[in-house]
Amino acid sequence: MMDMKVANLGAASMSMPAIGEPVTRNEEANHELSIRVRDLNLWYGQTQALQNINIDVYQKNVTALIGPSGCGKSTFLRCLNRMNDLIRGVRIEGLVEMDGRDVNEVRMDEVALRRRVGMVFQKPNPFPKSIYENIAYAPRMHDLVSRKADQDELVERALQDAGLWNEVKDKLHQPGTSLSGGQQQRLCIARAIAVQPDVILMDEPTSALDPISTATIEDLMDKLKKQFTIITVTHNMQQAARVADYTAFFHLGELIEYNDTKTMFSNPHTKKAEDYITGRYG
Ligand SMILES: Nc1ncnc2c1ncn2[C@@H]1O[C@H](COP(=O)(O)OP(=O)(O)OP(=O)(O)O)[C@@H](O)[C@H]1O
Repeated sequence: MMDMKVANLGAASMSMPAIGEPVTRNEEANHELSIRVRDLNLWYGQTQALQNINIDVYQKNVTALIGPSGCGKSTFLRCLNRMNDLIRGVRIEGLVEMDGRDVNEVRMDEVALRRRVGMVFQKPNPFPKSIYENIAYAPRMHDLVSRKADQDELVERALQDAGLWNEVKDKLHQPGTSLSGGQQQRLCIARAIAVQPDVILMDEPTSALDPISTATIEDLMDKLKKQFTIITVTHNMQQAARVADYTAFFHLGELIEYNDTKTMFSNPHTKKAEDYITGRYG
């Protein structure tokens, strides 16, 4: 487990973090607990994809998940909103607790869970509906709004918060798919935040975008973390270093190191994380 690995590397001057905690704290970050994961194991059929994951994710921060292809980042992300339940042959053991409640509890309503935990994917995936409806649909389904005026207000607020309002305010009834890739991704972010989730999961949200759209989304993540807890998967080390308060390094299904981002990139405590970050493999 992570703390043992750290101990093996002889981080003698540090006090040992408790299970699930980062090795080094980011003193600027918020430390109210959002998600507590304990001894999480996941199998696809006979193949184990996650092994004994322990992590505390803090509210209103950006936490980046990094690691070589196939190490389990997306699988882990999907455990947080139970999207793995949709995959046949998946078996999950362990605890994923959000605000003190086990998300895998039988009585936990998946629809309600996915309202609290929004998701943004690698490829922008707006609904085949208007820009307006892309935002208004879910809040209506969840009975968050009914009056037209309230819906209008909510649509405007979500688009403002996603930094898209000025670009689309005169064409709200055009299809979401008529926007550029970067705009579509911000539309998907607006759609995710319109239901006021606690957590937003992002799975390589900028990997299909050009550098300018990428920078726009990164700025947006920095703004949105004031309101939401963001967990993002990225292959882009510079992006993790720029946007994340905390970074978790996965390798072959294990969480090898969880650390304050600055420490992770300047003084990683495990050889594997160091090799990956410095491009020696992965
Ligand atoms: N639906 C699935 N069925 C069977 N095995 C899967 C499934 N999804 C992922 N896996 C396997 O689980 C392991 C972890 O995959 P996952 O997609 O979580 O890794 P990742 O770190 O997100 O990779 P990448 O960076 O390439 O997206 C891999 O060995 C992968 O082949």
